[in-house]
Amino acid sequence: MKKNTVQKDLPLGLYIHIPFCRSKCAYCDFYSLAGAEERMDDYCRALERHLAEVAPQAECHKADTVYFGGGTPSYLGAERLCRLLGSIRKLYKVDKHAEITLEANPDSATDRKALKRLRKAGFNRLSLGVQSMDDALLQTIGRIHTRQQVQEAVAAARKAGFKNLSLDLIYGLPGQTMEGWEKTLSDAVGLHPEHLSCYGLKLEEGTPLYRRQGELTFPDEDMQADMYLYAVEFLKQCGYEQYEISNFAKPGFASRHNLKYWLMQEYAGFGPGAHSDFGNVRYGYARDLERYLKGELVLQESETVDSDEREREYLMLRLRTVQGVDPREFEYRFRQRFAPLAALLQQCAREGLAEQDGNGWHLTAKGFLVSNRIIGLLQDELAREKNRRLEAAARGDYRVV
Ligand SMILES: C[S@@+](CC[C@H](N)C(=O)[O-])C[C@H]1O[C@@H](n2cnc3c(N)ncnc32)[C@H](O)[C@@H]1O
Ligand SMILES: C[S@@+](CC[C@H](N)C(=O)[O-])C[C@H]1O[C@@H](n2cnc3c(N)ncnc32)[C@H](O)[C@@H]1O
Ligand code: SF4
Repeated sequence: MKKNTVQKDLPLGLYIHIPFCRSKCAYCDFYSLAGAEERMDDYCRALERHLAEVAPQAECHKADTVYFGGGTPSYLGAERLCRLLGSIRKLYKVDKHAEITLEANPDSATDRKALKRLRKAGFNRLSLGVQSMDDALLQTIGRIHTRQQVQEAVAAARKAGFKNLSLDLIYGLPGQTMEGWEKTLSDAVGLHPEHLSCYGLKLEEGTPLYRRQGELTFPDEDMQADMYLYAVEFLKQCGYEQYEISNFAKPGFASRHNLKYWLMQEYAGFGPGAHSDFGNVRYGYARDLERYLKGELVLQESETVDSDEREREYLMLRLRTVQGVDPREFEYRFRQRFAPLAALLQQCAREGLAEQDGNGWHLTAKGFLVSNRIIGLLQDELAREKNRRLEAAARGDYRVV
């Protein structure tokens, strides 16, 4: 019998963007609209159409992660969310052990019955945007929930059966002190989440916080670095493994969906503002809800990714993870010498910024603080190495190639 050569059940991540929020936070530049609740039903219909349109391209794939992000997915309500997940299951092969994440704001995740329904429908990971456990600070950054609502949401999620809970925190907030950050971290750990993300505040152009930065005092760069290093050490002592610059998890709870982004695995995004890396094409949809509702899938960007770009990205993404870069994998994947990069990494190691172990090279916590600079240097070296190879080939000297 002839062997079937078509590869089947390639893993795929599905990302569903929900562009609604009850109100916009002062620091946030993610695509979402406040006060557009009346568009929610139309939006779910548009999403279902879009999901159906892409499904035939995913025939050879099995979705092993599904991620509802936003915006505020929980704001959509359990009924719409369960229906959407049901449609996804009908249209895509969703693995029975798939990680299915729902992002939620504490103020729209305290209803135990609704959470139970979501859990029953198959959502098995809840990612709560907490940001801070200090009520005054929450108010300054425009959050509409309190510390108490965070505690209620966590208790409700546990009662509803969620065994994989993640909390997002931000450090470097206006007026935040080191003690304040330490307190937020210990309060967050006291809620026993399986996963924590700690992001340094990014002042995004166009946000209210960006406009008001002159009136506010922010922790300076040194204090932000100390806050980060404190989190890395404290969370380690509390039994969390760091697996990426900003992400920490109890053993076995690293987010499989987010790992896909860093390990350059395939994912397909749905909704305005959603990004995809699927079928060797990277694309993103325009941040325009109204056109999306009309069924217009406007591409904001689309590029076929060539091998040079993949190589640059591989370095950038892998060095964000604690696993780091495996020289053998790099050389096998890109047919490219790793030695010139290793020389640079050795220099970083002498400054305590990188380390080598049995798996290869990774950055240290101190290195993560300046990761953009290190990655930039490595990418420049990669370009120089490419030029050396081209020049050698032009000379007919194939020993270097
Ligand atoms: C797009 S939000 C969605 C989560 C949910 N809507 C919430 O806010 O609770 C995902 C996370 O990104 C982080 N984030 C958003 N804007 C940020 C910024 N300007 N700087 C640092 N982190 C940011 C927050 O921690 C937030 O929880
Ligand atoms: C900042 S991360 C927070 C992840 C969270 N800490 C966790 O571990 O689950 C999530 C946000 O990134 C954005 N995001 C993730 N994947 C995306 C994709 N494929 N396209 C567009 N935005 C995406 C969404 O705004 C989403 O709310
Ligand atoms: S942080 Fe979350 S709730 Fe706040 S505006 Fe951004 S997406 Fe909406």
